[in-house]
Amino acid sequence: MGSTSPSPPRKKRLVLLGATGSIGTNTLRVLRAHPDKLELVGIAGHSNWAKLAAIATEFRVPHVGIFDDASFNTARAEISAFPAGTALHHGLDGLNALATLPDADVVLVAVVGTTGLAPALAALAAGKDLALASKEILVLAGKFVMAAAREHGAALLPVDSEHNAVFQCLAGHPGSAVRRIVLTASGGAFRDWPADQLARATPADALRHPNWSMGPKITVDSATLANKGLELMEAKWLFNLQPAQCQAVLHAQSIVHCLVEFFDGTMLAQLSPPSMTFPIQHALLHPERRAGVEPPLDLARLFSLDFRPVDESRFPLLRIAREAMEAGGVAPAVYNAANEIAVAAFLQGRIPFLAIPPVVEQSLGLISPADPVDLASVLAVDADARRIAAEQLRRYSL
Ligand SMILES: NC(=O)C1=CN([C@@H]2O[C@H](COP(=O)(O)OP(=O)(O)OC[C@H]3O[C@@H](n4cnc5c(N)ncnc54)[C@H](OP(=O)(O)O)[C@@H]3O)[C@@H](O)[C@H]2O)C=CC1
Ligand SMILES: CC(=O)[C@@H](O)[C@H](O)COP(=O)(O)O
Ligand SMILES: [Mn+2]
Repeated sequence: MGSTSPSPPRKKRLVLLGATGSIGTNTLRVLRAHPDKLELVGIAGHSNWAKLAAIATEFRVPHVGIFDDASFNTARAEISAFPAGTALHHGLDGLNALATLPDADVVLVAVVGTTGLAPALAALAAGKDLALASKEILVLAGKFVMAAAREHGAALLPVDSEHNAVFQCLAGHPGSAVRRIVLTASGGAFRDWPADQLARATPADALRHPNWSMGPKITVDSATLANKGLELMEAKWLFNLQPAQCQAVLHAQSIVHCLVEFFDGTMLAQLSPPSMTFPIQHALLHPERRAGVEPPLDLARLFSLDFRPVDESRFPLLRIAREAMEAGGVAPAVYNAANEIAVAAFLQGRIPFLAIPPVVEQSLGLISPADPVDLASVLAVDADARRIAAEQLRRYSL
């Protein structure tokens, strides 16, 4: 009898939505380090077709999605920039098609905002594992995303650094053992600014994050601490916690990403340098551990870890987020939508930095936080909240 050599272990086949962004770029670094473990079978972005073409060429990606109409048409005209035989997908249908590719095992959603919701749900319904960076999706529709993951037996792998950290600390512990989780907040660009200068803070100021290099929307959210508010809501869904069990602490170094406190008073923390390659690799190779893309913390070098309570008078969007979580129902969806509108207006120079929290708070006051009966009702609230928040902008316009 002839001997048969064992077939090599199959690679995980990945679809990456948001491939051209900050998370996308860090994911590509992880892929370059582990070509024997990970294979890219689909990528998508909004409009940067030339960057998608470069990624498709480097990683020999057969499926490419482009959301924007004009960019899709340009890409079609410039198809020679893509590898021969590339299938181009278009719009939201295109993202959904990528998320359900028969060839894919895991879909990483890293599209800014909530556009990734439908593809995320489609991926889960098709039984794909979902690696989730886009926290806004859980804030908008956590109830429905978690139900879809349960129903289809799909794994939900947190990519957001703090949530990936909690995921790691919880391993081997029943949920009933957890008293609370504490997410760390860097304090963002204005952590050390005198409060009386915040009224003059510009978009360029807000985009100077002390520790992380990220897309513009999340970087402004870090400066207002809306990012931490969204992350508390994200954690509630991912780890099935009560709002009061989800807390935040200021930690300037962004080296400790979470603390998980158990009922016996023990806390576990997760530490790694402030780079997204660590959580992305953890989520994509899970449960395997391998050498990472970047060196770990060097304990031979002097560094300190500081923790202090968040001053909510300085960062009102954290208080408003806690109140929205307590109110429940669609209040978190309103928080998210109004924040997105306010941040976009701030980045366009239309409102001052200090107008972001009142726009969100006033929008919350104008929509009743009823429990959503279905996904359609959540999406309707999302649209209403965007319209109402846009009306609030007028009070603050520059
Ligand atoms: N950056 C980080 O370190 C972290 C980010 N996150 C979350 O990950 C998500 C992405 O953030 P980040 O990478 O910083 O954002 P970026 O702004 O850097 O990138 C956004 C990505 O989304 C794509 N995109 C935007 N709109 C669409 C659309 N309608 N259809 C398809 N693709 C679209 C962009 O494409 P194009 O380039 O063509 O415009 C780009 O690839 C956010 O939800 C953020 O909260 C969470 C934790 C950390
Ligand atoms: C890298 C990451 O996960 C971001 O969400 C990060 O948390 C932003 O930093 P801060 O919100 O702590 O400023
Ligand atoms: Mn985070």
